[in-house]
Amino acid sequence: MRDVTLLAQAKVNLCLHVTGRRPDGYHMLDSLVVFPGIGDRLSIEPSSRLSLTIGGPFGLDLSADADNLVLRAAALMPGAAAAILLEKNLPVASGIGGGSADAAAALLGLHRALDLPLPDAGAVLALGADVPVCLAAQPTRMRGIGEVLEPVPALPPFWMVLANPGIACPTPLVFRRLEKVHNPGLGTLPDSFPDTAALFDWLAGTRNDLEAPAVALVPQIGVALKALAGQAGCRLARMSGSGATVFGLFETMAPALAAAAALRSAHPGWWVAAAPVKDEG
Ligand SMILES: C[C@@](CO)(OP(=O)(O)O)[C@H](O)COP(=O)(O)OP(=O)(O)OC[C@H]1O[C@@H](n2ccc(N)nc2=O)[C@H](O)[C@@H]1O
Ligand SMILES: Nc1ncnc2c1ncn2[C@@H]1O[C@H](COP(=O)(O)OP(=O)(O)O)[C@@H](O)[C@H]1O
Repeated sequence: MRDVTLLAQAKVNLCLHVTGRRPDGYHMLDSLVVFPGIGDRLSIEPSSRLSLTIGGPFGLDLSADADNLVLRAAALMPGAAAAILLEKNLPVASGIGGGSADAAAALLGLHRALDLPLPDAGAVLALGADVPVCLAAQPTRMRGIGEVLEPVPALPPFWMVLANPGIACPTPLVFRRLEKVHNPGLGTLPDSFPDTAALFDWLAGTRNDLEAPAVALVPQIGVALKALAGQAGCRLARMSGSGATVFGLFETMAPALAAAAALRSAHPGWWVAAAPVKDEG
């Protein structure tokens, strides 16, 4: 038994193509997912019983009840007796999978702290479609509704600026507003991305099919996209997941930090973060 601390990294869909719909209504996706170096922090201390305490800048947006994904994840591991502290740094329900990342970090942390076995793949997916990819926490091509995970060619390191205008953009409404559900997938990925220019060029030919319906629902997302795209050094601006968080891609740290500072001063109400994306695979 040991104390364990983990970073539950944000999940960012660099591209997200909606390729169809299952009979149960869920949409099929084809997405390249990455994990910037920013996230919630989970501290897990073996104890006589299971408990959850939440703090951090977005801690008040969540309650530590049985619905919390950390406790739902722990409930899949019989014997999980630990005091869990969640520092909630990521905005809730914002298209960057904070809850899914927390669930994945809880599973891994309890496994490491208490030597408990991880639940099976079906139970992990039932926590949320993004939980399997968050368990992998490295650049991955995600298909199906999130259950089909494939490795991708090594990605060159780059920087990302995340911006969230602070307006909820409910996932079911975004999917419902999609005009076309049978769109082309990502096709065959290149054999390699020799540098950031090659990666950004390839990404420029991809899309997030949820972006247009989300912007129609929450026009502030369009404002955030424009603000990011206008920053010096921003090579691509796009929405992650079903929104409302948008991201900008930068080759290096300095312009990313400058863009984040400029966005913060122009939009004091927004959540803005800059972080590196490194392929640890
Ligand atoms: C869109 C994605 C892309 O990574 O990210 P987020 O925006 O959540 O970060 C995920 O697929 C989100 O999956 P998940 O987190 O399980 O979605 P939920 O919020 O539980 O889904 C709410 C509702 O959205 C619709 N939904 C969701 C996922 C999907 N592939 N097809 C759907 O049609 C369904 O109506 C579902 O009941
Ligand atoms: N630990 C948690 N962190 C974030 N959201 C949580 C958590 N536990 C439960 N939830 C619920 O899960 C839903 C999805 O949260 P989240 O993963 O942050 O969304 P998204 O994937 O859109 O970024 C929210 O409605 C939230 O109330």
